[in-house]
Amino acid sequence: MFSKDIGIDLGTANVLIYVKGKGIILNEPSVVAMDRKTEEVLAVGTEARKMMGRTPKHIVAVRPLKDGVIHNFDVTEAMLKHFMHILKLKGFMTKPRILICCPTNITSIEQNAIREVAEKAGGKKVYVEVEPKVAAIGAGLDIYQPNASMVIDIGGGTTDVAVLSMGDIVTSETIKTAGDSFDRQIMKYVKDHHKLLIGEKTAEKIKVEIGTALKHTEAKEIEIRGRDILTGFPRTLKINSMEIGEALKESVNSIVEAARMVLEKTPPELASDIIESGAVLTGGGALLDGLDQLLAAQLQIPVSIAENPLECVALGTGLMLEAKENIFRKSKQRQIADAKNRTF
Ligand SMILES: Nc1ncnc2c1ncn2[C@@H]1O[C@H](COP(=O)(O)OP(=O)(O)OP(=O)(O)O)[C@@H](O)[C@H]1O
Repeated sequence: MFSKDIGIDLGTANVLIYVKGKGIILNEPSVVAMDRKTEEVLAVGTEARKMMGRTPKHIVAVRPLKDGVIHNFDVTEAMLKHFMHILKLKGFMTKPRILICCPTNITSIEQNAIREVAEKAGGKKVYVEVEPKVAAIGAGLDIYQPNASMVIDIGGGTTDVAVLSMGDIVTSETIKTAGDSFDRQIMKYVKDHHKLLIGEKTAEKIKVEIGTALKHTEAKEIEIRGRDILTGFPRTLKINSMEIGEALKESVNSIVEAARMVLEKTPPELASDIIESGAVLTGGGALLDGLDQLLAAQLQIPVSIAENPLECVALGTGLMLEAKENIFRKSKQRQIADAKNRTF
């Protein structure tokens, strides 16, 4: 048993853990199933996600993070402890140092909650870094050059748009419109237009299989099942991608507007870099069909999708941990520098 540095992408939808020297060794949904009365944790991750929308009254399957921040501290702690326990069983570590990520616009209280939960889950020393910066590194962008890099990280709960230069964020915007909003919009559309109630998992399946950001697209079709609002009976329905494009229009526009706002705030020299280098999409939402094309057309810049959009943040923590001057040493130097500044 030995101590290791680990990177955690504590996402609204998924938790990924990177162990220095080993790579991503855990990738599980951020879901916990609990007994309502005793609050006993019954299942975590994939097992708990299977139960979502299917539990008897005394069991509840919940997602402890909402919009990129901790919604239920105790359940988040239980979930992270469980994942860390799995790693321990594999004999990787005693108390690890942890690099954990958060959205850019959260309050210091919310950031402290993330730090505290990582400490309680077993972290020896915890360092918090902002998600779009880590995602950009994970997407392979060299953010340390004096040139602009632009990243649009579309997760489950939040979309973080940032322009980076010389290793830091220059301008950014975070909105609570991302993968979960897409799912909610689909549920609403099916309810309003087809009088059919569907669950979150069905909405997500529709999004992944036939969802699109484009208005004019090849019409794909999917058969879905739900409960008829009027009769109360189960019903089957065929729905096509044009309808889903319509359902997602509002959410997609919010992402375009957030990106436009960031470009508008970006200093002219850096904005001119972006005309050439473009923006990179990371996070699971980047996989929505046509979103890259739509953003490129609306923003008039090249837009590409990172190679492993769902893994960029975890890979970014890995690259920061593996770097010779890794984040913990750097933070120690920063602490010393800060202390010196305070002394003089
Ligand atoms: N092929 C796909 N098409 C569209 N959306 C997808 C696809 N695959 C995954 N997603 C969506 O990506 C989202 C999860 O992405 P990701 O794991 O990057 O989020 P997260 O890091 O957990 O969230 P956050 O950063 O907001 O806390 C989910 O909403 C999921 O439905």
